This record gives sequence, C-alpha cells and structure tokens, in this order.
Amino acid sequence: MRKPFIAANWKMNTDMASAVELAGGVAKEIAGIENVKTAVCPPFVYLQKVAENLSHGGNLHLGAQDVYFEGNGAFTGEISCEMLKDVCVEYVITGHSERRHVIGETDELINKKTRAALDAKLLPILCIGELLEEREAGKTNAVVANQVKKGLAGFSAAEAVEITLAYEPVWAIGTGKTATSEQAQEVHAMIRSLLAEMYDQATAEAIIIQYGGSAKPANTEELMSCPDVDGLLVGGAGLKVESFSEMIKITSKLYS
Ligand SMILES: O=C[C@H](O)COP(=O)(O)O
Repeated sequence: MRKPFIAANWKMNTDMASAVELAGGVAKEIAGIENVKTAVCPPFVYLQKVAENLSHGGNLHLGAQDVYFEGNGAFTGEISCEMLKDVCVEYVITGHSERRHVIGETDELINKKTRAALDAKLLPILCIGELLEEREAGKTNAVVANQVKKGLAGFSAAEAVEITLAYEPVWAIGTGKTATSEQAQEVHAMIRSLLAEMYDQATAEAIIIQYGGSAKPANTEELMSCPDVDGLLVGGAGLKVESFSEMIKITSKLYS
C-alpha cells in the first residue's frame, strides 16, 4: 500500500517568526502520527531557521519550493540542490503551476530541475495540471499526459518511484474551487495508467500521486478516499497549524 503524503507549499507567505511558529505548531500537533508522510515547504530564506526548530526529530520533513539544475556558478538569484541539502531540505517542488505560468518555466527546464534534484538525492514533487481553458476544450488528459511524459523523460522506473507527482488543476488553485473527487480520481487514474505504459504496472502502483487545489479539512476525507489519490499538496490551508494538522489527522485515521 502506498504511504499517503501530505505536504504544504507555503508559497511567498509567512515571515521568520510565523514560519518557525507554523512549522513548530504542526510538528507538535502531529507528533506520533507515523502512517502519513508529511512536509512543509517554506520560502528559501526561512528554511534554515525552520530546520533548526524541527531538528528534534519527528515526522515533519522539510521541502523547498524550487531549485536550479546547475551545481554552482554565475546564476544570479538561483539556489542549488547542495545549498538546499545544507539546510536539511529533503523534498523539492518542481514545475509548480505558478512557476510554469507566472515565471514561464518550460517542461524541459522542469525536467532538468527534477533530474538535478534526484541526482542530488533530494525527493522531487513534480507538479502537473491543466488550465481552465484546456479543461473546457477537453484537453485535460492530453495536457497532463504531455507534462508527465516530458517531466519524467529520461528517468528509469527505479528513479520514477522516488518522484511524487502532484496533480494540480490550475483552475482549482487558490480559487476555492476544488476539483470534485470524481474529477480528481479520473485524472489520477489516467496518470497511473500512463505510468504503467511508460514503465510497468508495479512502478505505476508504487508512485505517489498527490492532488492540489483548494484542498482543506472539509474535503480531505473525500479526496483521500479516491483510490488513486495518495496525498495532498496544500496551499492556503497549509498556512494554519489547525487546518494543516487536521488534514494530516484525517488522513492518518483513514489509513489506520
Ligand atoms: O501547491 C499548492 C497548490 O498550488 C494549492 O494551493 P491552494 O491549496 O491554495 O489551492
């Protein structure tokens, strides 16, 4: 059985004090929960301080929201995998829709970042998802399948199982419009059958596929009950100790 994975992407939110308080509060609330993998992804500048405050061990892991694929050099403003590892980061989000559509990242760049992360022994969370106009034009499966194929290009089956996929329909992010559990399950199932074609059934069954887009305590049970939804990548509801911890507790109960 796949171990569920609930991660919070804090995006460009919090400050030093609230970042430490939020991570510490969640860690305290979920202490003892072992059947769910959990992570928080603070802004780069707060990673070290959050890491120091989580260093007592426990189940809350640290992720970054992005990474650059080069090791070092003249890449102003960028952060390398080794820099992230220096501050105890274990997970890294690649290809978030805000980086694709606001910053303009391409599938090729996202693939390079995912490759660099995995080679450096960071665990990538590779995001994919369609825009509203793509869904309305009936292109959801084609868009998502293309992103999965390009994102995972060059990865072997043994490597692919280390990568978490996060399906985030762009129209559901930060809008309050969650995909229905049927819509989420349909795309997750399509992704899993694509993974079986690209690799094999066992590999497809082993890969964690998170859902993201207005996930909150009220819809956690329904989403996490879908057979192919293995976790959540949480934005807004991940910024409060109570809501994020609640989502982890609901998931833990569901899987116990
Ligand atoms: O990475 C997280 C997603 O973009 C979801 O954000 P949201 O939960 O605020 O809709």
